[in-house]
Amino acid sequence: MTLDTSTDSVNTDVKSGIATITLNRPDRRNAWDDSLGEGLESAFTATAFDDSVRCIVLTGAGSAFCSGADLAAGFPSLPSGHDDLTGTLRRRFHPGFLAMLDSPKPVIAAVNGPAIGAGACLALAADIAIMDRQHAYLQFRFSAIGLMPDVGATALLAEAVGAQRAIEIFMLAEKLGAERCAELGLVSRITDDLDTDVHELANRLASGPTAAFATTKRAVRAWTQSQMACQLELEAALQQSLIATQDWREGRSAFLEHRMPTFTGK
Ligand SMILES: CCCCCCCCCCCCC[C@H](O)CC(=O)SCCNC(=O)CCNC(=O)[C@H](O)C(C)(C)COP(=O)(O)OP(=O)(O)OC[C@H]1O[C@@H](n2cnc3c(N)ncnc32)[C@H](O)[C@@H]1OP(=O)(O)O
Repeated sequence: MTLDTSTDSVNTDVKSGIATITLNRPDRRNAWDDSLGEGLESAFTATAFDDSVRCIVLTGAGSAFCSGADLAAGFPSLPSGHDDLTGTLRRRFHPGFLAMLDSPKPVIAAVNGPAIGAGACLALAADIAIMDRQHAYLQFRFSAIGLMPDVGATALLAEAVGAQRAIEIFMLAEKLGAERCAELGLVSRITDDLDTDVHELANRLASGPTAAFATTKRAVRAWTQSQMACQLELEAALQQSLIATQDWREGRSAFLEHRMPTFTGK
């Protein structure tokens, strides 16, 4: 059954108690624009309150999981004429991310391909992440375009690997393959048969004590992420401060012109 929250960019299909939420912009490698953000929020909100849903699987259509911010998408300008990154983060990214993080149902991220920037944040926001060994990687690629991490990455990655290693990962912005992600504890499992393993785990969780899972998640996240809303605001304010830098303009131009950026530190 397809939930009526499905949109062109995010499709939700419910079968045997398992809701599969699919990021569905494969021609843009599931890049996160307004439509995908709205679809994410709608899908996780609807499944949170649907008693027929006892487990959620998030995955990507096509070859990627999620390629992060849609770098070709425009965004509003402030009265000063600067790009409004704070407003973009608050409206385009935070609602869908928080709806996923706050879901009372068990959430599995089936990382089928590259999960980059905000896309990597979705993988970290899941309760259990399973990665395709050959095709999937996480890349916290913010610095490669002259930006800092956002969409909760500064909290989630630091919690997962510790502050020092998180800062290294952010600064180097390297691709973290499945084996490396497993070594770092960023994902629960890696597999050569993603569909089979995800289906087996989802069935197991969908047969579990759903209310107990919900209270377990609520208690753990109360301990680890009670400050998430404040952290998102801090990230957004600091991200906005980068707008005035030459490196942001260079990072943006370089991506759009398909070339390597030359950063000056200004
Ligand atoms: C620097 C520009 C900024 C401009 C505005 C930014 C938006 C607002 C910012 C708010 C604050 C930031 C919030 C967010 O947290 C920040 C991030 O997420 S940073 C990470 C950004 N993402 C990337 O840098 C990834 C870019 N993509 C890739 O590396 C590769 O495409 C891939 C995902 C590894 C897949 O590679 P391939 O399979 O080889 O596919 P192609 O590269 O050929 O791509 C196919 C097709 O899809 C288009 N596309 C892919 N990713 C994006 C994307 N993120 N945004 C827009 N379009 C994307 C690509 O251009 C191709 O299109 P075509 O050329 O065929 O028309």
